[in-house]
Amino acid sequence: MNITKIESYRIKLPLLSPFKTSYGYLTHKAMDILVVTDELGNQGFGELVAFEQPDYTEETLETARLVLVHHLLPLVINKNIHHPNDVIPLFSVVRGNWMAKSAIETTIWDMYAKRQKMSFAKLFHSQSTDIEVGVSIGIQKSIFDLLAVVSGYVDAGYRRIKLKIAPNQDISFVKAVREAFPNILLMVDANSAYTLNDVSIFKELDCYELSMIEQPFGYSDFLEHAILQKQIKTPICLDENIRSVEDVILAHHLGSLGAVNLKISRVGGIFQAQKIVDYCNERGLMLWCGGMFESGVGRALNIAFASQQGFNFPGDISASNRYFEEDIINESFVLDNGRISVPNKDGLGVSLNEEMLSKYGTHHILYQV
Ligand SMILES: O=C(O)CCC(=O)c1ccccc1C(=O)O
Ligand SMILES: [Mg+2]
Repeated sequence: MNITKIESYRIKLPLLSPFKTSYGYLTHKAMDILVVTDELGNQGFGELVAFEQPDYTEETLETARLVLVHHLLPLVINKNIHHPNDVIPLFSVVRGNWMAKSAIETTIWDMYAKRQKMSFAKLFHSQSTDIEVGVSIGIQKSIFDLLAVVSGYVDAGYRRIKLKIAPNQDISFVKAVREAFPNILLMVDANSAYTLNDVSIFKELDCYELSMIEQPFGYSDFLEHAILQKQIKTPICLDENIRSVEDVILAHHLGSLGAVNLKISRVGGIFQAQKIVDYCNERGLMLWCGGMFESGVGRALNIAFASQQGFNFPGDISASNRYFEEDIINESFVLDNGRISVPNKDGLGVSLNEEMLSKYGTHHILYQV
């Protein structure tokens, strides 16, 4: 495959409703959409999913864009890439910067799949034509508001509810939701808002039949999570601190890997994410696909990737209408009985909507032969 053109669209989409976490408040989601063209005219699409603020992990959209243009693109331009798995080894001289690497690698995967005339579902040996999905709910102003929001999503059919929590907005919220919905799959995500001084809070949360507690402690901590796991029965799910299969192995050996929230972008692309899927699958570990408020491009990838063997819990992959009024693809992902269909056209199986791209973004040519 020879790359003949690389373009990006810098997009910013308003969220249908603002999203509050333990660390911030999001009203819009910005992302860059990459388009890579090969010598035959095949076009791959991919998404740079980093947030504008470095408050989830270290990367921001701007830092990732700089690394991508100055350090990563020169490593793939004029290289004869036979398979997308060749891309990540080319990046070995660049440390970290996982989301920047993932953006290019996944775009080249789409271009490759289209050359091969294969869907991602087929490339990933998908197990089913649709997947069970969940929804992640931001911190609400009151218990009354939270119950109304949860009720809406339960009625819509979502198979698992995740509540964001923060100190003082935790036990009473969980208790109210559990009492109102005794049988739903329920979990919480703290986004690193607690420390070991808060063990008593987790011992209380341990009484509400939660499927898991996501990332209670530091975004790069392993030890404290292991210490907490010894004291509670609810599995701890790791998100922020998992950047590679080595991190998964470390957490597993320390005893803090109750479950993994896998985001392809956070671990540097499909090549690395697949290693994590294989590790978890071989050991029967709990694994599910996380989300980054992706546009339809990143969402299509998550849906196809999560349809393979090894994913065994509904992820943060919601329908298009949970996030944005308008998206930048022509297709839309709809919830049907708690499930979303896996695209079956070549590659990601989605097409860009030119009108939406120009309404919500700007076009940039990054490279052309
Ligand atoms: O629905 C989604 O796309 C993900 C929702 C979510 O929980 C999240 C959203 C933004 C940043 C971090 C997280 C997270 O998983 O911690
Ligand atoms: Mg999380």
